Amino acid sequence: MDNPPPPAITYTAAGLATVVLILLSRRLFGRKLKLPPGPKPWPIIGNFNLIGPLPHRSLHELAKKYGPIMQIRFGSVPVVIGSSAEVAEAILKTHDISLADRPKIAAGKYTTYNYSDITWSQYGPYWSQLRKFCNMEIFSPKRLDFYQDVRVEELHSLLKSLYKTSGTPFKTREKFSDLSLSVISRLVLGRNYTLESEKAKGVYTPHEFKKILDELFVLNGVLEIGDWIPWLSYFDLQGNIKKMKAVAKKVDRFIEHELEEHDARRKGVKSYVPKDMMDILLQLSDDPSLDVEFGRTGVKALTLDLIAGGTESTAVTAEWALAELLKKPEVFEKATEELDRVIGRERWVEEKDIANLPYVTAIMKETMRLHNVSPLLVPRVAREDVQISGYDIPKGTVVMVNVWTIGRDPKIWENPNEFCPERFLGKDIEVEGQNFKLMPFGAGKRICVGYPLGLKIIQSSVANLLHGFHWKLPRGMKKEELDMEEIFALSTPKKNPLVAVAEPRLPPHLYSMGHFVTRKGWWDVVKIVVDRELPNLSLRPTEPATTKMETWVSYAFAWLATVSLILLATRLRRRKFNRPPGPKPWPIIGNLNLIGELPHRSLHALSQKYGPLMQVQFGSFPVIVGSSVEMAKTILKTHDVIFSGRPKTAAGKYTTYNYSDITWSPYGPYWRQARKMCLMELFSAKRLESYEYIRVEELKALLKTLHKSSGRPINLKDHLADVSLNVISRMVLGKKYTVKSSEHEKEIVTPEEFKEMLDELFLLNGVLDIGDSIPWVAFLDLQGYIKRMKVLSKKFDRFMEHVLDEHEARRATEDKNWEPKDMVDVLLQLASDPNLEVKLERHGVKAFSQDLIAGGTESSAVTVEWAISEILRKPEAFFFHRRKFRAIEMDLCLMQDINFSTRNCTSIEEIQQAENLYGQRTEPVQQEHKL
Ligand code: HEM
Repeated sequence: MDNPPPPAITYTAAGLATVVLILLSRRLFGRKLKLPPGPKPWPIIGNFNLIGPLPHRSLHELAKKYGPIMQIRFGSVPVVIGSSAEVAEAILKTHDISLADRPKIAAGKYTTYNYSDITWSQYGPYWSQLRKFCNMEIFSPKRLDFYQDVRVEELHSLLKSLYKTSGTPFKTREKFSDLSLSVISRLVLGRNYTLESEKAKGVYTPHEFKKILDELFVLNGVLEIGDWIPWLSYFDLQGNIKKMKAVAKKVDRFIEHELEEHDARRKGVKSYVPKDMMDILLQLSDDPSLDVEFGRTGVKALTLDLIAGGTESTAVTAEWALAELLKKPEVFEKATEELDRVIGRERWVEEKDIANLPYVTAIMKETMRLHNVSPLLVPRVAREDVQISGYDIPKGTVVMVNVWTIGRDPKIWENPNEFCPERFLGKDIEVEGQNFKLMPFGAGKRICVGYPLGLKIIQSSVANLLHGFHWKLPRGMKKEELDMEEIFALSTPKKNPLVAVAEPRLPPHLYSMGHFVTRKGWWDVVKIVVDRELPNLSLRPTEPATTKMETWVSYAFAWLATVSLILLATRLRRRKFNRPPGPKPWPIIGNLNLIGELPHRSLHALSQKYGPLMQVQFGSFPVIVGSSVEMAKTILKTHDVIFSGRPKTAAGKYTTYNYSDITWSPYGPYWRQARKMCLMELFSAKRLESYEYIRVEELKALLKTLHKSSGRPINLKDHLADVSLNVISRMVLGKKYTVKSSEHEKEIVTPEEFKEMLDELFLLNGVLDIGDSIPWVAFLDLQGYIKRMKVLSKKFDRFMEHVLDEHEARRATEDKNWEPKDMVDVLLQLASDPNLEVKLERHGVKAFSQDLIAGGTESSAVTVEWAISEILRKPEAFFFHRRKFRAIEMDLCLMQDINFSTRNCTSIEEIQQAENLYGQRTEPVQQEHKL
């Protein structure tokens, strides 16, 4: 028989007992916890009433009362705040892993793809994998080195644009964030998102894009009530969640567009070489062996993290540094004294110089001490119960470190509120998270992942801003009036943006050419200043019209003033320079009178007198000549980038499509792209291998010709030149132009004409055109070279146009079956790629192709000709080596039998001995072979 069901009263009694038990156990358990001290919380709001608009300052005040570890409540969430270096060490080092989660806040949910980025994802395998990518792939020292040029270029474009403001007040942060955004967007997305010229390629204009980012930064910094009183989040009382959703949509549209472009670029390309960080992330997301799936969302979230994390923080730090220096001009003076002493006024500061600039480095540390971009770091959450300083921190507690307070702790810093870089001199306090007194990038597992890049940008930009400009406050403003108030957002910037005036303190040519050209002649300086000044003199539409006469008068005055200024500046500069020794130059011609037909020999003779580093003057241009291994190393390695420009010669202008080839193009994005194309596309190991058959065929043809002329004297150079020309033109143009084509084929050039054109090209690219050295006589074309260059360039252009047309016709005919067969094909394909960083125009394709033919033809033929000439002068060496080549074959035989190796032979006699032994063993075989 079934038992009757228990009466309802039994249920009620059991329920009550359970509740009582739970409450009792909670009380008992609760009693045992020793929580850090802190203010009594209000129901619902907790201690929000004590937190003002600058939470780090409110918490700083509370810490004075409750001590270096305290607990408050944000709504219903317990929050522990560490406010001393010791407690920070306990949180970020001792209990690092136990406290490595992040709170689940609305910004993480709505703006970073549901916590899929690094900043807001929980500690665990997914986060570890993202960090590993960053450390090993994105911010590895090798990759950072690789991208140094991008940083240098963008920094120089900032310095150049500041030069243009010269004397006019401007908002500093806007300029500085352009620098960080352009560096980061080029590294991450492969394009500069601050340039108006990029407008057409993206979904937003640079202005719109910056506005979206600003909105994102603000929303990631707000104190959202729903994060701390979760049941209120539904009401979205501050309207933040609505804004987050809207901005997330805009951001997603932008990133999706970038992803599609990157996908299209990679599609179908075997062994695609990643060109930027998004490429790397996409490649990683395809990797099936990853521990945790990464996916498209991961790529998007991480891309956003890199852009958002990297942009504001560096700009804000640079702005604070300048604001502090404007308040303390004596610090600025000390910094510039150091910069003048270590760097001098003839160049910019390079990244590698920072180690030699302790005072400038101290300024950066002092700025970061007082103006940490993240005064409370990014909040963490306890993953398990821990104890710090004898207090319990239960699992789930939010934990923060107030680095703003630590940076002002009088026990650590003397006169903590004073900006005093000297406090760091001679002290071993670094910023990379090892020292808990100074942690601008945080510390422990969650330390800023981009700090190696951030540090580089901030150091070199601040150093160059100080080196390149005198900074002043706008006229009429006193330093005492400069406020130092901040706002609490993602990066704690100055409340009122700093407006300052920058006045150049280095010679003008450095601003115009940046690091591309080091020292220029006065002619260039005239050009630079005139280029810069004349447009300013032109009439603005709003101004009343002036007569042509007046305009010309102002031009003339501008010229005169500019020339006088330059002459004066040159005189002053000359007095300061410690130039290398060299012969005294004549007016106008400089030292051209000392340069004979073989300039290298003339310079060799001069270097015997003036040493391994000397200065001569070609017309009005100073020319430095290095003539020893050490000097070569200094020029080509130590200062490689500085000396990477090319002079603007007539040959470059007239024979290479106005410097559009690799040889004469100025060092910069166009040239770098050209080099990259060569390394990755044109001369990649795979492509060279695919052309091996051409080399073999042409070499065999040469041997056959030589065999035919056996015993008769020949002009070896012509034969050798034919081989290189054939090989190169088959590889580059797809066919050789040194043999007569069939009767029916219409020739664009005869073999003779083709060779003549090349000879003329080599000659004109090697001549010393007087106009290059004395620009104002260039128009006279005294040697007639420029006329010849122009004629030649016409002929070449006709030829190249024909070649390009032929290639394009084949491509059109073969349509989908088309495959690149030669280098012109590859170049045309690259030129049609819309994703190229710098557009490769048709004249660029022609210039490159011409470069490849010219560069590859003469040099190899000349080298072989020299080798044969030397051999003919010293036949014994030739015979010794020829016999030694044969010895490889002999070795195979002798080593087995008598353990004798010809590798040790050092004389003809020993080789002879080996040959005898070999002969005894292989006579019958050799005879057979001879027959
Ligand atoms: C002056 C430059 C920079 C400063 C001062 C700075 C500062 C910080 C700070 C204080 C944190 C929080 C660390 C913590 O919670 O303990 C952080 C995190 C982070 N930063 Fe930076 N940062 C800078 C540059 C960059 C750059 C250039 C990038 C990327 C391109 C970047 C990406 C990140 C990311 C992704 C995180 C989250 C790390 C994690 O939660 O695991 N930061 N940064």
